[in-house]
Amino acid sequence: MAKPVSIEVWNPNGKYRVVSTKPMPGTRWINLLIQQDCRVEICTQKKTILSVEDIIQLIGDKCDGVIGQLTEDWGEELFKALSRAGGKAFSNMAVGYNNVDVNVATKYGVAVGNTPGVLTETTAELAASLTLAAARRIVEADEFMRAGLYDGWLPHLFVGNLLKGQTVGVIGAGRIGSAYARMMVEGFKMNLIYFDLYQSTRLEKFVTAYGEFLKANGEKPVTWKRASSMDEVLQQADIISLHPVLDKTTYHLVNKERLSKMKKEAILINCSRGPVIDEAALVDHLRENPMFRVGLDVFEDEPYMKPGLSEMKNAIVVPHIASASKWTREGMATLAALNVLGKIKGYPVWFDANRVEPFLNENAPPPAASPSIVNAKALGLPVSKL
Ligand SMILES: NC(=O)c1ccc[n+]([C@@H]2O[C@H](COP(=O)([O-])OP(=O)(O)OC[C@H]3O[C@@H](n4cnc5c(N)ncnc54)[C@H](O)[C@@H]3O)[C@@H](O)[C@H]2O)c1
Ligand SMILES: O=C(O)[C@H](O)CO
Repeated sequence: MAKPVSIEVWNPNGKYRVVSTKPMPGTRWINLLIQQDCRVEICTQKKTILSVEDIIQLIGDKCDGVIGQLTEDWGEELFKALSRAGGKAFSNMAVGYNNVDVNVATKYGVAVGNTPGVLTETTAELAASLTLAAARRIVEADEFMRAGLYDGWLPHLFVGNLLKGQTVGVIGAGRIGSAYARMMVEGFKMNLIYFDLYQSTRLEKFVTAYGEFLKANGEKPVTWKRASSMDEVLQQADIISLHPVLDKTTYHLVNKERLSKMKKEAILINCSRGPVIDEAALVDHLRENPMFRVGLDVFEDEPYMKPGLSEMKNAIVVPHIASASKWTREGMATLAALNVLGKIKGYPVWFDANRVEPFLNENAPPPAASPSIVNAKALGLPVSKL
C-alpha cells in the first residue's frame, strides 16, 4: 500500500474536483478553475516523479480531471482509475505527450490536452543558447576561470566555431524547429538545411526574404534547402538541432551510423526528447571525436545520463529546462488547466491549437474552449471559433 500523498486544497466547496499532480507556476490557472466552481487539489509531496500508485491515490473515488506532468506514465492503469472516478479530462503540462497513451485515454472517453505554442520561442531560445555555448565553449571556459587557471590571454585559448556563414541543420521543422531556424538564420546569418516530413513554406519564405534583404544591403544572402533525407542534413550541416516529436519513427533517429555521417567538428543540439538520440552511441562518438560537441537538454533515461556522458568536456548538459521561462511556465499551467476545465464544462475545442494567445491574455477572460485536445477528433468533440 502506497503512503498517503500530501495535498493543498483550494476552494474546498467547488463542485468539480480537479487534481494537479504538481504545484505549477503562477496563480492564474488556480483562479480560473476556482471561478468556474472547481475544487483544486495540488499534490505537494516532496517527490519529483510520482509513481502510478501515488497518482491513483490522488485521483481517489471522485475526480473530474487531472493536470499531469511529462514524467508520469499515463497509460491503462491511470486512465482506468480516472474513468472509474468519473473523470473525463487529462492535460499534460507540456506540448510533448509521449508519456501518454492517447488510444487508451480515448478508449476510456478521456480528453487529452497539451500546451503547444506558449513554449515555442522559449524552447528555441534554449536551443540557440546551447548552440552558442557549445560553439564558443562557454561552459569549459567558465570552469577554467573558476578553477583559477587563467593566467593571461593566449592565441589558442578556447578557440571555437564562428557561426556566420555556416550551415544550420534542423530535423523537425515544426513550431520549435522553425523558430530556432529563424533565430539562427537571422541572428547569425547562417544558411539553412532542414528535414521534415512536411514542407515548411513559411520558413522557406522567411529565409528567402531575409536573403533578399541582405543582398539589397550589399551582404551575402542566406540560403535554404529542404533536404530529401535526414542524412543529407547530417552530412552538410555544421550545427544540427533536433526538434521532432518522439514516436516510433524518431526513436534513436540519431544512432551510431548517423553520427558517423556528421562532420567531425559538428555541433549537435537536442531539446526534443532524449530517446531521439542513442545516448550510449553518442558517448562513444564524443570520446572518439573530441572536436565534436553536443548541447543536451534531454536524456534517454531521465533523470539519469548514460555512463561516461558527465565526464565529456565536449558535452554541455542541462536538466530539461528548455521551456523554463516564467511567462512560458505560467502560460503552460494556464493552458493545461483550461484544457481540463473546458472538457469538464462541456466547452468545444479551440479551432487552432497553435493560436493560443487569447487564452494567455491576463487582462481578459479566456475563450470558453479547451485550447488543445489531441484526441478531439477521435472523441468527436465539437470545434469552435469564438
Ligand atoms: N526540452 C523541452 O523542454 C521541450 C520543450 C518543448 C517541446 N519539446 C519537444 O519538442 C517537440 C516538438 O515540439 P513542437 O511544438 O515544435 O511540435 P511540432 O509538432 O510543431 O513539430 C514537430 C515536427 O516534427 C516533425 N516530425 C515528426 N516526425 C519526424 C521525422 N521522423 N523526421 C523529421 N521530422 C519529423 C513533424 O512533421 C513536425 O513538423 C515536442 O513534441 C516535445 O517532445 C521539448
Ligand atoms: O514537451 C514539453 O513541453 C517539454 O518537454 C517541457 O516543456
